[in-house]
Amino acid sequence: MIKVGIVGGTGYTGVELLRLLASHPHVEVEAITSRSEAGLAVSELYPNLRGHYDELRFSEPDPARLARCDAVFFATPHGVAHALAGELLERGTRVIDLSADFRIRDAGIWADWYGQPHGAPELLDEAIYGLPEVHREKIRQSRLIAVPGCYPTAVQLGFLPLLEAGLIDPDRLIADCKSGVTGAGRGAKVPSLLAEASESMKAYGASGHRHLPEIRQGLADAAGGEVGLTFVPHLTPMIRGIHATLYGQLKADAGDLQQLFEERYRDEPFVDVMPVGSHPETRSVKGANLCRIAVHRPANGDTVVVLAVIDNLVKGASGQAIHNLNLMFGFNETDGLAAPAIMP
Ligand SMILES: NC(=O)C1=CN([C@@H]2O[C@H](COP(=O)(O)OP(=O)(O)OC[C@H]3O[C@@H](n4cnc5c(N)ncnc54)[C@H](OP(=O)(O)O)[C@@H]3O)[C@@H](O)[C@H]2O)C=CC1
Ligand SMILES: CC(=O)N[C@@H](CCC(=O)OP(=O)(O)O)C(=O)O
Repeated sequence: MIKVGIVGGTGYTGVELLRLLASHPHVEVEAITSRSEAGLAVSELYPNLRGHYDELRFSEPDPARLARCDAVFFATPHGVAHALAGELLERGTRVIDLSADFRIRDAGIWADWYGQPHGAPELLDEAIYGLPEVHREKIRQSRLIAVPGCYPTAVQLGFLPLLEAGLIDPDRLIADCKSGVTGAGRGAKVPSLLAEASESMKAYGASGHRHLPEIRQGLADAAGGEVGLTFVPHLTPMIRGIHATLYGQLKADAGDLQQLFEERYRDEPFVDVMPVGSHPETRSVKGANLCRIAVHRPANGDTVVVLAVIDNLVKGASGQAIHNLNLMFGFNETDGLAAPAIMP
């Protein structure tokens, strides 16, 4: 058994880590932090966890206690892992950060988009972007993982096969994405109120969202050069889920796109390429660490449309974080992550 800590245990990704780790055969949760709920039993705040973590209580973030863990997850707003990751790494604890702190390789670009100076630029060289479908071998050797964002996970998995094969124009990519409300976190905010978010839908960040540089960085790696991407996120009246509708302009002679996607993801346990003509639903991945993808070529024209769905809290955050942990510690990749989605 290894011991893990979770910083930011009261948030949605924190409780999702606990739910998934409850069925992990090799992990024991040693510490879970919350400044606002310190002292409270975890199962009192989250009754779904009663019977699983009855001895576990939230505690103040204490670096000495966290350093007794083999690995620590950061399920915190950006900036928190910058402050603590270096000390934990020095003391031999591996760090898996669910926030955006180490996702962008250029500290200046990070500072521009996040509106504050980068707090730990000296760690950027060793941080590995935790998208296992691209960086599996580097993740196995890493001490510091930047878990991809939710939109970036869906958009990159959808575009990767086409860009890697050089089949679409990298200058004209469009990602039209919809998210459930848990994507905004558990903190009280007016746009997340039932009366504001239900029975309505709206775009936001159309002229520039902080996930744009992260997605561009990953797609540029796949394409072997800069890409031009239009990314528009939308808030939709559902609790969990991301639906990405992706458009690319095919170059001549694109070949069999279904076969391309099936071959690219043949050995991936957490990507499901659906049969020709499918339209994946967000509810088909709810609670599961899975990206379901369908590829279409409307009217056999020169536009390819890729549909990719994930649960923002699982493949888009906590499930992907545990997949990274499994790779770093040599466990089976599916440990703790084998449960199917909840339907309806
Ligand atoms: N929600 C989602 O779908 C996704 C979220 N993420 C990322 O994961 C991270 C967590 O997201 P989410 O769970 O939604 O966030 P929440 O807002 O729901 O929870 C944040 C947690 O962090 C703790 N926290 C806040 N400030 C600090 C601090 N300064 N020091 C220590 N702990 C702090 C809070 O507890 P307390 O204040 O009591 O200490 C709380 O437990 C974010 O960076 C987010 O961008 C990534 C992918 C998807
Ligand atoms: C609906 C909503 O507000 N979504 C969030 C993104 C989800 C998230 O938490 O961002 P990371 O994946 O970078 O951590 C947003 O648009 O900022």
